[in-house]
Amino acid sequence: MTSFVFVTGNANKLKEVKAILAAGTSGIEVTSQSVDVPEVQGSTQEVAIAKCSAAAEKLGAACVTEDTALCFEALGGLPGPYIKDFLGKLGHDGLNTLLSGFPTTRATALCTFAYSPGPSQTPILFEGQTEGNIVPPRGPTNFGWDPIFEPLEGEGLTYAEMDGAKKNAISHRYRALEKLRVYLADQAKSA
Ligand SMILES: O=P(O)(O)OP(=O)(O)OP(=O)(O)OC[C@H]1O[C@@H](n2cnc3c(O)ncnc32)[C@H](O)[C@@H]1O
Ligand SMILES: [Mg+2]
Repeated sequence: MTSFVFVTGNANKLKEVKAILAAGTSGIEVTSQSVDVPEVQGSTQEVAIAKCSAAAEKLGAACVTEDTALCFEALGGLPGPYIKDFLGKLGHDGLNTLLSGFPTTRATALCTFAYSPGPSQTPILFEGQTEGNIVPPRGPTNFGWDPIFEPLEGEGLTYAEMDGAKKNAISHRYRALEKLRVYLADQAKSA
């Protein structure tokens, strides 16, 4: 049995991680801890490495963290890893307004899992992304920017309008977590 400690303060993320792992036959157990760690500025990779390193130091143990970025093509990839602040300040409509006048509403949802084997170890990154467009909000508003992200492969639905299993089959989180799952399974085999 492989297990890992997922350090996050986001209940929606934890719910999706558990649902995605439960849908497969990974047999991976996830426990979660919310540890207050700073989020540095920088690339999505630098933010992920710094957060996971800080979490492993604070926990004194191996752990997994995850960072989600929403990258607008028209804005050169911004808000990117700063989406939380942009969403908080601008809301769904404000994020749409940011793109008015630009030639494209194309955006990439990028998920970066980081696995640290323990304190002062270098985290390993696992990235997954889903392409889509930013649209006026549609669907339930219980998870971040789901109502304004319409994936290209979503048959015209926003993430918020999809049922969980459909989102978890095509999402940035599923694609990144699948890479982490394969890595942990290989590690368990060779242990
Ligand atoms: O404790 P952590 O794991 O950092 O949780 P967080 O909520 O701070 O999450 P991030 O730092 O990754 O910031 C990403 C922002 O995007 C939101 N978000 C993350 N995944 C999402 C998803 O699949 N759909 C919609 N919004 C999402 C999330 O609520 C944050 O506002
Ligand atoms: Mg965060």
